[in-house]
Amino acid sequence: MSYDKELTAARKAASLAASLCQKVQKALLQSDVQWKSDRTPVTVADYGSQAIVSFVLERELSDEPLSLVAEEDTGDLCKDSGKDTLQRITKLVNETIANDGSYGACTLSPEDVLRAIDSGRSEGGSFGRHWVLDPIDGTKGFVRGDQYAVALALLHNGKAVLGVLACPNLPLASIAGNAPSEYAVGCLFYAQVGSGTFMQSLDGSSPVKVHVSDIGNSEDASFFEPFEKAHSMQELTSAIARKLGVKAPPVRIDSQAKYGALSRGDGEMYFRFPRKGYREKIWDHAAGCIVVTEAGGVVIDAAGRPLDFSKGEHLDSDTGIIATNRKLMPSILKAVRESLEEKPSSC
Ligand SMILES: Nc1ncnc2c1ncn2[C@@H]1O[C@H](COP(=O)(O)OS(=O)(=O)O)[C@@H](OP(=O)(O)O)[C@H]1O
Ligand SMILES: [Mg+2]
Ligand SMILES: [Mg+2]
Ligand SMILES: [Mg+2]
Repeated sequence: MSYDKELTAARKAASLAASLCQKVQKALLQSDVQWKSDRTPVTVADYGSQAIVSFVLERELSDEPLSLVAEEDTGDLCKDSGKDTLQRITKLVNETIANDGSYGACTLSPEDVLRAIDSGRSEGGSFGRHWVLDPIDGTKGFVRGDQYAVALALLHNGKAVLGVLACPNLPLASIAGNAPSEYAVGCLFYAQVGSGTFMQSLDGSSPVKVHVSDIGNSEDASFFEPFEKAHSMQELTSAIARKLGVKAPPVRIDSQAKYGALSRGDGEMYFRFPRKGYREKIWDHAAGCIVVTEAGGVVIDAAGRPLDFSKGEHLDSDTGIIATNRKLMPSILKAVRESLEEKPSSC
């Protein structure tokens, strides 16, 4: 089955959402950053990006009702204290639609924007088609001025069949070795099941097919991990790296930009080990997972199982997530198992 039409719509949606985010990141005011009840940040760009993606998918794929599982909801925007924020989001969304120019004189009201954001309340599951969206993955990185991604995937009967990652701050050239890049930034990665992974610049260069690194000796390999210490146990990942004989220091960047960088061979491994009790969300991995697997890589949990996106908004994964190439996977799994056995149980 081909998902060409859906992929075209998803690329447009993620690109427009990225242009909205870029505008906000340039002029980010502290008043545009709010804190959710789980003490994580959310900005006008997270909401605006979700509204734009939902709007574009509805318009481009109008023959099928939209089922969208997405991170944000309108709870805080519907309170009296959210009215100014909603006005700013509505302005941003309308400016993005007007700049794109393909939807005529279409203007959304604040109520339309609320409806667009809340169309992301589907629960997903193992039947039918569900879009999965992280409107800004890596909001902490976005607020710092660092890496972030707009991450959009389509699930069909519980499997990711396409994925798009817009990474506005990721250099177009390799970031291997943490080298500061003088090259232009702004990458769009996209993959459809069975068709490989491609990367182009966000401003529309011709796509190139990308492939994961084929390094098979872990001593020559490098690894990505979350920038935020709170998101992954860095003591554990350095123990795993030591067992593998890895010489290079970890490359710590925010968001699913890590999956994008891995898919084009900037590094060989991505280790993510959240602390006990944290439950991973499907929107943090679905797009990145298909981008890496279609580029020839593997994404599994610490028990060696493929990620299961069919159980609703949470991933039912064991302990941690590992992405790498096929040659390195067996030795990594062995090092992970040994390191987990040696880890103090308080972690
Ligand atoms: N405690 C904890 N443990 C693990 N993961 C967490 C935790 N808290 C949040 N999150 C999720 O991490 C998402 C950000 O992605 P990364 O962790 O790869 O980026 S970062 O380098 O740490 O910024 C981030 O996604 P966004 O909320 O979309 O930014 C969260 O879903
Ligand atoms: Mg996220
Ligand atoms: Mg997010
Ligand atoms: Mg968030």
